[in-house]
Amino acid sequence: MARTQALSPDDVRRELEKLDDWTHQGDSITKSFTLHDFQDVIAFLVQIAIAAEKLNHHPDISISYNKVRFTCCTHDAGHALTHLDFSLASRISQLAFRFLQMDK
Ligand SMILES: C[C@H](O)[C@H](O)[C@H]1CNC2=NC(N)=NC(=O)C2=N1
Repeated sequence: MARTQALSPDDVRRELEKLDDWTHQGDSITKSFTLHDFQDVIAFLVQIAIAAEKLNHHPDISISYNKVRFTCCTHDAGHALTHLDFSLASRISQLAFRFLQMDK
């Protein structure tokens, strides 16, 4: 299956089960993280930006001081969920885990 092909509801459910605490909301998946402060959010986002460029797939991001929310969907698929969104979400979770470990 092409990585930019919209996933079926069953595929979405299966992919979601592999992720840690991401929520399916409309045509996207979303998760927020709480970091120490705004500066840490920005440092974390630099890593996310590098990963997103490598994947050539980019999350929507909203920030409120020490909280950052990522929303992933594939614009090129008409705002649907594709394998690319789940790869990106998995990478974001991995980087967040590392970043939060470093912060301890
Ligand atoms: C031209 C470029 O490859 C595309 O526009 C990529 C870039 N990043 C993207 N990110 C997301 N989230 N959805 C896309 O459809 C998308 N398309």
